[in-house]
Amino acid sequence: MTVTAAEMKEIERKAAEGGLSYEQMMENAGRAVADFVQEKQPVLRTAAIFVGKGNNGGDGLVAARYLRERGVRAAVILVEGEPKSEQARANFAKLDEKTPIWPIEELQMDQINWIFDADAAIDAVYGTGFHGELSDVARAATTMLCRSFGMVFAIDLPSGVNADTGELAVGAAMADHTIALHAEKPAHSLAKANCGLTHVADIGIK
Ligand SMILES: NC(=O)C1=CN([C@@H]2O[C@H](COP(=O)(O)OP(=O)(O)OC[C@H]3O[C@@H](n4cnc5c(N)ncnc54)[C@H](O)[C@@H]3O)[C@@H](O)[C@H]2O)[C@@H](O)CC1
Ligand SMILES: [K+]
Repeated sequence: MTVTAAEMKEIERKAAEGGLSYEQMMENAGRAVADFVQEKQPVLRTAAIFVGKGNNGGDGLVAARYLRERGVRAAVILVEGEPKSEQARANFAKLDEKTPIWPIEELQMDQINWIFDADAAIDAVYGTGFHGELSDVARAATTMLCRSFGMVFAIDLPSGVNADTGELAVGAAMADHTIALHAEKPAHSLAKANCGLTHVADIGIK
């Protein structure tokens, strides 16, 4: 089954009506990402998570929390400042106080090297909400993801890929693995080179 971004929104709305809260969907999504990253990268000591302002970023923050609870040294790189969506903000507040939180514009050389060397780099900048072109800071994030020595995972979609058309913004992220939430979107087959291997994760929607 392939669903467009609008269809996915409708599926989530119906699931919420049926009693599965948006909060729970994000929790399930982030946990599924943490599970998947640990499965694919068994030597997972460090993880760099690039987080945008919306719900895709929220999924990344949940994944960061799970990974840290499991002993992985996960750092959050804020690409567009602090999260703006309600669910993402709630999950930002749930990070343990020792989580490194690094605004991308303020990264120091030692932090940049730490990010490049991380066992996994996770793209949680944009998902189905993305359209158009990447800003300079977002491109800084996708460039770092592309240059990472570790395995690169994209949550739902690589940032800079249009979910419905597969159209690529200049500098769109390239992932080794993309974790499609609930169902594949058209871009998973239209932009295969950027998505790498796509895996569909269950986020609790029946
Ligand atoms: N509650 C929900 O709706 C759920 C959403 N989920 C996640 O949420 C994602 C969708 O979240 P959002 O709709 O918040 O959107 P995204 O998190 O994909 O993007 C964030 C925001 O960026 C803005 N944007 C779009 N193009 C841009 C550009 N070129 N430059 C700068 N900003 C741009 C949009 O206004 C968008 O709202 C999914 O891909 C999935 O990862 C999952 O957590 C499951 C539950
Ligand atoms: K993403």
